[in-house]
Amino acid sequence: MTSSANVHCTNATDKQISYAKNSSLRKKVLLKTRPFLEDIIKAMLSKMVPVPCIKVADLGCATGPNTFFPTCEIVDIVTRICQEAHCESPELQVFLNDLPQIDFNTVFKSVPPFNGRPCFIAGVAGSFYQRLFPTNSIHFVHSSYSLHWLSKVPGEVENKRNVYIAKSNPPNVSKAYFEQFRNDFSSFLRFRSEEMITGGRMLLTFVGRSITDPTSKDCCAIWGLFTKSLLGVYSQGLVCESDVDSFNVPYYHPCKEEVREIIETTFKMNWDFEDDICNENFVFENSKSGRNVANCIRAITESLIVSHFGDTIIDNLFSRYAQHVGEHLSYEKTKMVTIVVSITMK
Ligand SMILES: C[S@@+](CC[C@H](N)C(=O)[O-])C[C@H]1O[C@@H](n2cnc3c(N)ncnc32)[C@H](O)[C@@H]1O
Repeated sequence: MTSSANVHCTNATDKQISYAKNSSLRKKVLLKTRPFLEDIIKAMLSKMVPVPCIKVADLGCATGPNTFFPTCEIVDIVTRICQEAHCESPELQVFLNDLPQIDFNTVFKSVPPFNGRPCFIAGVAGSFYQRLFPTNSIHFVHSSYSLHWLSKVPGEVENKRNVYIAKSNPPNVSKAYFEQFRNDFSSFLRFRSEEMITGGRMLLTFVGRSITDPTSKDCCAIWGLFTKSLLGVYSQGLVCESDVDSFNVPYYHPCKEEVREIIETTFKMNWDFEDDICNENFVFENSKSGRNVANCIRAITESLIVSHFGDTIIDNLFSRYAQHVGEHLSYEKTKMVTIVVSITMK
């Protein structure tokens, strides 16, 4: 199998099911986190020595209608706070980061005018699980709906007939997924701590789970139905057994206790972790949204699936998946939990 770190990125705008057209849920999440964004920027500016330029990083920006949404919000918030304080707005330099496979040309072609305010955009291609910026250079880090993607599938997971954690797996599968998340998230935090200035802030939003049990239906159902769809394609003889057994998604839904523990262990000494992890629930409940959910998952996983199975099964797999999700939603609501974390560099 190709390394998932190299193949996982959202579908480009020219794809039949593009991320650009299937990112409305992410927009809702961004709108819900706006008050956090405002409070954090206000707190950061109030404690910071005035600087001519504030440097911002948006990690996992993707290509689509949401790419510039956080940047526009940040520009508006900084401008308004400065107007209210009767001081001059600093210039903003915003680094948009994602994996090198995304279409950065489309991103650069769609830079908005920011109402004439001074905001300079740069693209930074690379994994956020590595160093991306010079030491002590960034004031504010934002990342939305990206950190639940692992750098790779955890090694040695014995979940042959499942693509993710499931009740039927041996317990070491969920442990291996958590360990991979712990490694990845600690690396992310460590590298950002090197790159950020003292007093800098981070706002991180990602998919999580509300229940401590990692095999709970709330977080595993979406991949359980995907597994069912893949096994349907397998029963038609369209994919081979060893490919099905070796396919796993590099994804993890942490609970807030796990996130808190990793942050506290990583930053025992030099970070101040604000106690404001919160949960926002989005509930899928309309059976007609089976197609919408399938399209959302397709827009973010197609490259991963094609690299493992080839592209001939994609339509078949996702029409099965839409049907399974639709049936599931007609008798059961599925909650999606979002974890919001705010961290200050001491
Ligand atoms: C679901 S999209 C979220 C996009 C956008 N931030 C939003 O809120 O709508 C997740 C993005 O994270 C990117 N991503 C995943 N793993 C990454 C990594 N290790 N480094 C940088 N970007 C990554 C993917 O390529 C994808 O564009």
